[in-house]
Amino acid sequence: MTQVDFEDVSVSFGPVAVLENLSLSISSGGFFTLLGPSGCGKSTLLRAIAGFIRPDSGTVRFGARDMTHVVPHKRNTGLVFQDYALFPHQNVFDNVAYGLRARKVNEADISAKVTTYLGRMGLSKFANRATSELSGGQRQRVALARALVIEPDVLLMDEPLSALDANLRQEMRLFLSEIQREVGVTTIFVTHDQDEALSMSDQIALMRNGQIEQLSTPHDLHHRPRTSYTAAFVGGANLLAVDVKDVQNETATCLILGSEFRVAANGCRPGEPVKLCVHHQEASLSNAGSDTINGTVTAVVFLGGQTSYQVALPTGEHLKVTQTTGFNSPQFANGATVSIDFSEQCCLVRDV
Ligand SMILES: Nc1ncnc2c1ncn2[C@@H]1O[C@H](COP(=O)(O)OP(=O)(O)OP(=O)(O)O)[C@@H](O)[C@H]1O
Repeated sequence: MTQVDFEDVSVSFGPVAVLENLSLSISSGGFFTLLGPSGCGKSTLLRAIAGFIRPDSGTVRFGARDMTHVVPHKRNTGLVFQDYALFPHQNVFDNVAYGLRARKVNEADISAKVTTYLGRMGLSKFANRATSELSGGQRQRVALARALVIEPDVLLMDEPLSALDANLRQEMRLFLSEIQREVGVTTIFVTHDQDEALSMSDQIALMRNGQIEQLSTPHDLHHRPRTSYTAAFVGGANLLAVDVKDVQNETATCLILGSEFRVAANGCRPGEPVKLCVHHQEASLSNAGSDTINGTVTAVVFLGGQTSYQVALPTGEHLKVTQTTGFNSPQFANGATVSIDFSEQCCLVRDV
């Protein structure tokens, strides 16, 4: 198992700096995700780990080894891409055997190892089939078997599930997590899909313009985003203007439209530019009353077990609220005036 470290790594393409003095430590044996919007530098970071991109400055280490100037095929990384990158006319066995043959492993060992990995991936019966005759999910499992059979120090995956349809994507998330845990290889996974990142990772680095905005467990990234950028990207939280009166023991007392609420201070202090982060389940609606914050329902989407509302606040802000729908639970119609309450689970975030 191998730890991967970046120390002050900078990468630019011509005049455009994509990564600037980026430092990052990826612990060994875990499932680590680089998450962020298109163009933020995720693939560039992954390609610098694989060795396809040479940093302008800084150091890339695998454990104690300095890999900065090591060519890609000497890094012992396994690679899985969105487009599978398989050889279409070769059969599944030969595709998986590719890396072992390149390493001049003897055929008896190749046969044993490939057979083991095809079994693990549920692909044994496809060994002799051309990869062009497989479904997308099967192809991606071949690509994974090919990456893992060489027993890589680091497994690198760039958007490996994006070409698959929604159901298969869900299935493959579980499959990938299970295999990763079983094999225990340090895994670095690139995605722009927050659900994918939250459901599979031990650690997530959310990126923004070539920098790491927040590195956290999935739980903390969702529940304790440090900035408004993170809160909006992960979970699409509501971000409301708020006046912070006081912070005591990490609980903030704040005012919204004259009503007082207690929420998690999340490291924020009075006087800082902050927003109130309200996930869709962290506000609740009830019949309008006096002495509360009232708003007007502007959209209702019934989703079966849940109903999603959009509510216009007197400040002009819009709030998205998801309520669990039971048989007898109240439903609010479009145009209704409703009272809004905020849970103590809500937290402040720095507005940057
Ligand atoms: N070979 C290249 N030459 C010039 N610019 C590049 C090159 N590769 C990437 N870039 C630029 O670097 C920036 C980061 O690209 P990168 O592919 O790392 O982003 P990403 O976060 O992986 O995005 P996506 O999710 O769209 O793949 C982008 O602005 C991109 O246009």
